[in-house]
Amino acid sequence: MKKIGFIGAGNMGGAILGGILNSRIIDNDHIIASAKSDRTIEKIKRDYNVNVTKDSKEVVEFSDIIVIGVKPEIYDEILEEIKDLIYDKIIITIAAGKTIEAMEKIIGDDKKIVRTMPNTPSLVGEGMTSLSPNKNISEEELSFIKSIFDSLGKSEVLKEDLIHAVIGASGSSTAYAFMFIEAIADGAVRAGMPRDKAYTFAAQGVLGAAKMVLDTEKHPGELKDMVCSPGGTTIEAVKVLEEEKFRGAVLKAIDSCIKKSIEMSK
Ligand SMILES: NC(=O)C1=CN([C@@H]2O[C@H](COP(=O)(O)OP(=O)(O)OC[C@H]3O[C@@H](n4cnc5c(N)ncnc54)[C@H](O)[C@@H]3O)[C@@H](O)[C@H]2O)C=CC1
Ligand SMILES: O=C(O)[C@@H]1CCC=N1
Repeated sequence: MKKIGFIGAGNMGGAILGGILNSRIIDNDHIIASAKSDRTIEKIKRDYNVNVTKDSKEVVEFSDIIVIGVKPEIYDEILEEIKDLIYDKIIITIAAGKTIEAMEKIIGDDKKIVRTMPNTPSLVGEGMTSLSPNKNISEEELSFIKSIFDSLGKSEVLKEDLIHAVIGASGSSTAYAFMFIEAIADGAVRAGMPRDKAYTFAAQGVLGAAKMVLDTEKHPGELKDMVCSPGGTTIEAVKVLEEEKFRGAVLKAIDSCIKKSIEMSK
């Protein structure tokens, strides 16, 4: 069994780590995670019961595959620290704005890198991840890395320059989906539904809609039309959303998200 290490296991690294444990593709003994503070180390140990260390170098020495799960601002510092220990181990990057080219400049263009853009639903087996390998990753290595991310949901191998669109479509979009669910639930609470039930109804409604798109492969517009009875309730809500430029607002938001991703990559 391959060993996997996490340098930083916060919101996203932790979701991948937790997803791997839930799917049982790699067991606790074969996983190590690092953090900076004792408090985070204790939290990782408590939540995941994996090996822990405060030393990034120990993560690299222990592992065949290393996920760098820190914020983009400290990526370069971590890469400098570990570059002499990487040899032919596989580096998985999950950061916005950190290109393969920029990483190769620090660790060397002979190293194996897979740039990914995951999302937090990886924790519950419904993640969506893009994978872009550098030239040193073999077909076999890529298919192994893909099998890890497939066990956390779905994954697709894509050209690296599509990563900005991926951030807009799935990396960041969970945040907008959570806002949507929260707003629907607020509406139900206004109509008298208890808060906990409102989240269940709103979230299951959105989950069901997403599953309809994926399973039926029907156009989302057609699925929307199937809900709108003539002269009924839904079309009234649709009218208000169109008046309030709901779809335009979402498009504008995703444009900003993508713009920021491009800026961060310069
Ligand atoms: N949060 C999300 O939904 C997504 C995040 N990402 C990417 O994931 C990366 C991490 O983001 P988050 O998980 O949201 O941040 P986070 O702040 O939740 O996690 C970062 C973790 O790194 C740890 N850390 C900081 N310095 C360290 C060091 N020197 N050694 C070891 N650990 C250290 C922190 O204690 C923290 O636990 C970013 O590069 C981000 O672009 C990518 C896709 C989605
Ligand atoms: O907000 C961010 O920058 C990260 C990247 C994708 C999701 N979270």
